[in-house]
Amino acid sequence: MTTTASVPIIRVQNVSKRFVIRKDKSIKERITNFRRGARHREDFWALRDIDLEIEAGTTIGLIGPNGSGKSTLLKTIGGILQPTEGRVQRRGQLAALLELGAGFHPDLTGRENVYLNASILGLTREQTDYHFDAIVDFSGIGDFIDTQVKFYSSGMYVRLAFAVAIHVDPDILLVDEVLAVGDEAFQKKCLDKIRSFQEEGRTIVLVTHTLSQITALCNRAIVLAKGNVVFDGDPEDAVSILRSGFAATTPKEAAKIVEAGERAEVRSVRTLDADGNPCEAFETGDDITIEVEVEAIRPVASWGVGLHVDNPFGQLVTGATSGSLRQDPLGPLEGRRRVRFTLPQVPIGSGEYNVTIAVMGSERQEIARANHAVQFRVRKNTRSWGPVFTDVSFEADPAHQ
Ligand SMILES: Nc1ncnc2c1ncn2[C@@H]1O[C@H](COP(=O)(O)OP(=O)(O)OP(=O)(O)O)[C@@H](O)[C@H]1O
Repeated sequence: MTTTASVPIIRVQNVSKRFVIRKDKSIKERITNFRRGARHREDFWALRDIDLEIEAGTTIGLIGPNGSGKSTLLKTIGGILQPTEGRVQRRGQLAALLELGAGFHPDLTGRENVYLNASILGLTREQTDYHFDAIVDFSGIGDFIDTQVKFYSSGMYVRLAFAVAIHVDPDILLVDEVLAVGDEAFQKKCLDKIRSFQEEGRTIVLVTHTLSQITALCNRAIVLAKGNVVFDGDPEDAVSILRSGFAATTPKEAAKIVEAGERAEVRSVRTLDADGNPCEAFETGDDITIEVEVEAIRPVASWGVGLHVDNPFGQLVTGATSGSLRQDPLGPLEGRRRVRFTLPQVPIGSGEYNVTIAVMGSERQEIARANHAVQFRVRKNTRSWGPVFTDVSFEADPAHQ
């Protein structure tokens, strides 16, 4: 006998999704086979043979590089896209928060859109009346509720859409990346709401590039690569696969990274002057030491550390890894270790520079990262300007007598 609890709330069976892409032909192609029209037809499989069962009460994260099929899978689960092959079964009331303003009509006001959106999501007019003030209150939109939504900022859009979605009392909430929009206070409010949804046993499917949300919120995560599921399981493991620099494109490669099970954290990053004292402002040509403290969270058989120094435009100025600087590997990482990169007489021009640190495990997968962990400044010099310091000299021929 099957109990209701063991029946998945979402079942995705052998789902594949094909998009047909039409591309303009080149002039040459048009001349050589002009009868066949001006456009190519190309098939593109965004999802291939996906099989998933999601139990009620799960918060599941879909992650993967750009174009891996996350949004397509989410839309297929939500019934917004029909699979080319296979089928999707769902139970219960659904609310979907997809890309910005999907479901909102730009020429209608916020108020009109709330009613329209709520009715699409299955609420009657009376039910919407009942929730209306709470929706507006949650969104923080205030008087803008009677403004056409085409004049809203992207943050305002998302706030209102999120407010509607959570008030329709869904059993399943699909969320696509929108949590990244909106200010910090609103993001916190959304995350609190998601947590209370979890406590109420609702099911949430989340697409995000913010990996910290995956480990903080999800109890299961799926890694997609090129339309395939390469991993399905523990969120921490899923995140470590992505941190490996998107190297895993097959389940086998993903499993290798998970099996290694290595985890670390960057505890501190400091910039030091030539005397080893903490320092954040340097002169061109100074020695700059970057000191990093790393801690193993799970045993790391062999590790390495990499450094990136970016200018304010996010361009790499210089980078290095322990692996290319040392003959002998750093060996196992246990507990805390401190390492230092010293950049002698750095010939960079004035400006603010950001330091990013990455820690690699024994499969060269990334096991920790601290983006822009520390910033240092190089003061103006009197000899040259621009990103590279040059010790310019100058001379003039004697004046003609
Ligand atoms: N309507 C469409 N027509 C043609 N191709 C599409 C369509 N929608 C998506 N694709 C393609 O399918 C692939 C998967 O897209 P999808 O949006 O699901 O990826 P994603 O993992 O969500 O990416 P991102 O992280 O960039 O949002 C991409 O290559 C995309 O260009």
